[in-house]
Amino acid sequence: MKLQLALDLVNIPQAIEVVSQVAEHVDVVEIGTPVVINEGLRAVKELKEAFPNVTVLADLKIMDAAGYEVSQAAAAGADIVTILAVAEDESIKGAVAEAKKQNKQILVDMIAVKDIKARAIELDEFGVDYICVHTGYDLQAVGKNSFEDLKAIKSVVKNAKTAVAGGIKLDTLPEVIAAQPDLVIVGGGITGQDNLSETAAKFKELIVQG
Ligand SMILES: O=C([C@H](O)CO)[C@H](O)[C@H](O)COP(=O)(O)O
Repeated sequence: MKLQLALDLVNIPQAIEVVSQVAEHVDVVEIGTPVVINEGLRAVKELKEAFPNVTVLADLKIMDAAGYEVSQAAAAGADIVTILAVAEDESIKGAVAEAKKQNKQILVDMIAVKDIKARAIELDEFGVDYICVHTGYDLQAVGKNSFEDLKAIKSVVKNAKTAVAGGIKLDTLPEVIAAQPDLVIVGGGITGQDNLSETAAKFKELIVQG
């Protein structure tokens, strides 16, 4: 089980500063969608240049022109690129094909999918690397989480790795760990705390204990 730190509400210098504090405790650093919207793929490029050994996920949440967008993220240095599960099957297949060509990985974000199990079964056949259940900010705000959805995909996914994101905090981490995802994605649960390094270390310790 790995830990991904999501950076959503920062600019590039702030992202680099946060990573310098927590890099030793996290396995993947995500350049979040708001950062990509504000700063462009330059954020991925500059983070990768600052930390060449860090695995970087570009949270593009691709919906169309998938092969092209994956190729651009790869050129900027991304190791993993996200696409939305609600995108067309052709887009998902295009993203997977381009990622394979570039020796990169695809994480599919299940945000807003209604029939989680049925879509996860289809995505698993397309050769995606990760299937991620995700409660976005707007549903977190009305008290939702993805813990039941995680159990649902774990019961049907045979090939892809599983991931979970959305409002995970230290107090809810044990429930997440119990479902044994391959990747736990945490943003505000780390970046919203006073001591980033100490908090990231606690997340990592619990995750390693499994
Ligand atoms: O993907 C995300 C969200 O849609 C905003 O871009 C976040 O990175 C994801 O939800 C993890 O962040 P937290 O919910 O703050 O843990």
